[in-house]
Amino acid sequence: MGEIAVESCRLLPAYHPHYCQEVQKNSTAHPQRSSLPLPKPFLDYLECSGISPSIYSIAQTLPRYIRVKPGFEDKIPSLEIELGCKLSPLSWLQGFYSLPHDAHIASSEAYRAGKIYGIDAASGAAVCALGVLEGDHVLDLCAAPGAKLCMVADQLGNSGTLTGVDIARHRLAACRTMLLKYGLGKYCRLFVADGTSFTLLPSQQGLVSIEVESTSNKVVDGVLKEWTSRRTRKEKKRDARLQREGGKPELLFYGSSSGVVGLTKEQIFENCCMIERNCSENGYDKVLVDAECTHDGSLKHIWKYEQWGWETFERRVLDHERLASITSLQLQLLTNGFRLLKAGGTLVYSTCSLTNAQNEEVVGKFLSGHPNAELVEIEECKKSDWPCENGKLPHTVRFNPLSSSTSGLFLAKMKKWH
Ligand SMILES: C[S@@+](CC[C@H](N)C(=O)[O-])C[C@H]1O[C@@H](n2cnc3c(N)ncnc32)[C@H](O)[C@@H]1O
Repeated sequence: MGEIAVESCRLLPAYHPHYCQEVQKNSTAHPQRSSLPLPKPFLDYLECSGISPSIYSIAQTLPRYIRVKPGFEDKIPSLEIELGCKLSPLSWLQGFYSLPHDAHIASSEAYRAGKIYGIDAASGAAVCALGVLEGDHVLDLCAAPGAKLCMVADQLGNSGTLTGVDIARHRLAACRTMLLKYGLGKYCRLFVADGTSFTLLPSQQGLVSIEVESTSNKVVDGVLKEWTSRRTRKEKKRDARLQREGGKPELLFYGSSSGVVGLTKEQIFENCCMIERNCSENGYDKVLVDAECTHDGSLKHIWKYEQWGWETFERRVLDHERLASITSLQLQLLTNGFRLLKAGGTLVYSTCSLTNAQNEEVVGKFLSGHPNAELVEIEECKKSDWPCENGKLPHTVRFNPLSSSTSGLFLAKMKKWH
């Protein structure tokens, strides 16, 4: 019966409104699934997508991972004593350690002091794939809650710029909290904006610092000073006005070297607004599109529905309209991220879904319309022997929780040639 269901759903494009209905009609028994407390609509969805439900059997025992801020590796022995467990360094990912699944890092001194942070190893691999270099201008188009953004900021150190964008204000506020906690915000700016239409190029740091000097003796109305969480009423009013007028992105945070101090918000939008032909020259060196997805590869996320209730999952994730629109959103995010990339720049597309529809099919569709884009090898993957599997397109990879002991993740790395 299961086989029939898989065959029949192959006849329909993924996320076709009748896709899951078709499967439900054809499938009545799922013998290999019975031990897992997953609801039938989700099991049907997994079957349609070619994902084995067995990946969720390790959801509660999957190791935790932390990344140690460079220079604080000597804290590991005291952290082991504090947590009462062994931290095992990952041979394939520098600075990462695995911990037992039930370790509580939040109470540790190193965590409170911002020396370590929790981030899954597969997410760390996504950032590594981007290959951030000193001085790069990096865009993270779906940045919140910010684990990958923090790692990029750490890699940039005292150079380049980092622009984080997310459509969800409350999630981006959490990202700002993380940046501040870890002291990583100096070169970063965060915008609440729709990543499918975001148009701001990297800030021109050189130009901005000249401008700051030349205006330093004058009081210029509306010029951005050092960022503070306390804003005046006037500033709040101006922000609200800018938002209303043409739905401009909201600048939620900026660091002192992010290239915007000394400009007015109007200038940021005027000076940095994308002109199509400028992108190849003045676009970002690296773009990360860690797209919104169904999260089916994120075991911890899926397992939360045990507490939240599976009805919530069915409503939020398996809703026909949402499923139908998510691949279109992913394609739009990828297309806009690529548009903002400079010629010779690198883009990484990732999702924590393991379905073809949200990964290879989106990337394939994108490539067919962009002859100047090419999938390239993730060099680190081979060099450091990452525990991942090949994707269905050349050079794409997947972290399968069962074989990698990480959360599930798909990665595609591309170059923009002109
Ligand atoms: C997989 S999460 C990103 C995780 C993040 N990169 C990290 O490492 O913490 C996807 C994010 O995309 C955001 N998102 C959804 N639609 C968006 C859009 N149209 N533009 C920008 N962000 C969007 C969601 O709010 C969510 O925070």
